[in-house]
Amino acid sequence: MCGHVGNRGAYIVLEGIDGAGTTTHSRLLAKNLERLGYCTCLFEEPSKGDVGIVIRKILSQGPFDQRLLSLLFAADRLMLRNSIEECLDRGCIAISDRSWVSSLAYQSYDGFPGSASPEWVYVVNRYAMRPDILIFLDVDPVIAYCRLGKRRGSRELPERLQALRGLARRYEYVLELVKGIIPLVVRVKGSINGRERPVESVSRDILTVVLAALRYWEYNET
Ligand SMILES: Nc1ncnc2c1ncn2[C@@H]1O[C@H](COP(=O)(O)OP(=O)(O)OP(=O)(O)O)[C@@H](O)[C@H]1O
Ligand SMILES: Cc1cn([C@H]2C[C@H](O)[C@@H](COP(=O)(O)O)O2)c(=O)[nH]c1=O
Repeated sequence: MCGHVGNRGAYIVLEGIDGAGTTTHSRLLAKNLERLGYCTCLFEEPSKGDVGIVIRKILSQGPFDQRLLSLLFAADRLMLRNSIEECLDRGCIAISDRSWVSSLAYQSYDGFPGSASPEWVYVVNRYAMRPDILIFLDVDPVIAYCRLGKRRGSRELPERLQALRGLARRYEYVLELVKGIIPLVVRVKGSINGRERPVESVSRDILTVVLAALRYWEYNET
């Protein structure tokens, strides 16, 4: 059985600051849905394609002009569009680790050089796929900071923690903007009162929300 929103699949994106768990939970969501009989396709931004490789190289070299990054990310995701549409046309669930909402948050954050206005970032992503569901992983920036330090073995970088806090604030603003555009925007707590929640608990919450939405849409399609 392929899960589907009516005769078309659903496009689900995971968003959050660095270290929030978007990679972990996009993969877990795909695995859990497959286990329930849904077919899924997993995407990530930046992609593993040519433009995504260029983006990752730029990101690894330190701060960069966000206006230029906006255009590169927009090109990278526009090149993914056909693959996502093919997935949906098969009645499968497309799950993406990040989306144009990341561009709205990151490229408009004034803590980075050459930050762009959210309006302009939105315009250059005019033809990107609109998600059906956005899952925002709400994690305390200190927890995300510690995770990034452990994972990348990097030394303490106070400016990184400051950036994570700024991005978290940026996301709060951006989520209000996209609520009128994306049918379902859901906040899932990745930490509570400064303590991280177990991966299993977070993953269960995400699956519960997604299944409820899919079944609601399927019911209203039939
Ligand atoms: N709920 C959780 N509890 C404990 N560890 C977690 C949890 N979620 C994710 N992690 C761990 O935190 C680290 C970062 O997770 P992940 O790579 O998914 O973050 P991310 O949002 O994709 O970060 P980035 O955007 O920088 O890649 C990983 O080592 C992952 O195993
Ligand atoms: C899609 C997108 C991503 N970014 C940033 C967010 C992260 O810092 C990196 C991607 O790293 P990950 O470990 O693969 O999540 O890129 C961005 O600035 N703008 C975007 O549109």
